[in-house]
Amino acid sequence: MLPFRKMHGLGNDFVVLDERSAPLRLTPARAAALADRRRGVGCDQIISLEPAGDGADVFMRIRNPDGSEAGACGNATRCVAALIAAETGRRQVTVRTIAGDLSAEVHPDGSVTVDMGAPRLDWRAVPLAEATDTLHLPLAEGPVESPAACSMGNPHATFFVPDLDAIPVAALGPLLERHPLFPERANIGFAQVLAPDRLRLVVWERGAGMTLACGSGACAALVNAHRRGLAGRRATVALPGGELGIEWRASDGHVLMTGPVATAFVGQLDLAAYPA
Ligand SMILES: N[C@H](CCC[C@H](N)C(=O)O)C(=O)O
Repeated sequence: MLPFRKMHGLGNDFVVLDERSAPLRLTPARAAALADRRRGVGCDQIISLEPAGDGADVFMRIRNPDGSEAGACGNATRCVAALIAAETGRRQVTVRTIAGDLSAEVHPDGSVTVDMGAPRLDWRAVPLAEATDTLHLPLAEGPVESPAACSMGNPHATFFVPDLDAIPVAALGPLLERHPLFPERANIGFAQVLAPDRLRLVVWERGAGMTLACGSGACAALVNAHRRGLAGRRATVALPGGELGIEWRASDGHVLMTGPVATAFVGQLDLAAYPA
């Protein structure tokens, strides 16, 4: 039997597998089966801990329920940092991902701040399919139009809307996620600016659908709002699952994300029961 941890950040939930001593070689099909909320453990992302090598405490691999791999997962990074801090007794943790190394600090109250690095603002880095002003994409679907885009290690488009409750996210999300302008698909955020330091946000996640929270999406929303002159450099982002504190630091251009983590339960699973 294989042990796992069921963790979440504001209800964005993860099955965390420890592969540091033995690789599981998960196929996309097996990852999808593990994430299935009826036949498997169920989660928004499968998070694998792998040996990092020099310069980092752990390598974190991020897989969506559709089997696709992602370069960033803010909520999971907080969870993994808390897990490593509990193991090592250190409050500073470095988490390596395919998009780079992230520094995290675990606070005495259990919340975690992750330095998510600098946003990538060039169309090639998002990536987009053609040369485009990432501040206003030539994109419209139903009641939404002209999003801003950036990458936090994964692609994000943020639509700014006057009334979030009037937006049919479940209908628009899948269409926009797969729009030809996004060659690697995209996470689609719908943001309502309540004040220069307060945003409401709902994210249709690439490869996962609507989630209760999206850490990298909250970072992208603040960055895009500031670029548009709609918000300051620091804001509270209110997601359906709760609130994150986001700052786009002027000194080095890095984005800091602060929020809670939780372990819902630990369990055992029989990997042989899941399709290879
Ligand atoms: N679906 C995302 C990965 C998870 C991001 C989200 N859960 C977060 O907290 O940042 C993607 O394919 O880029």
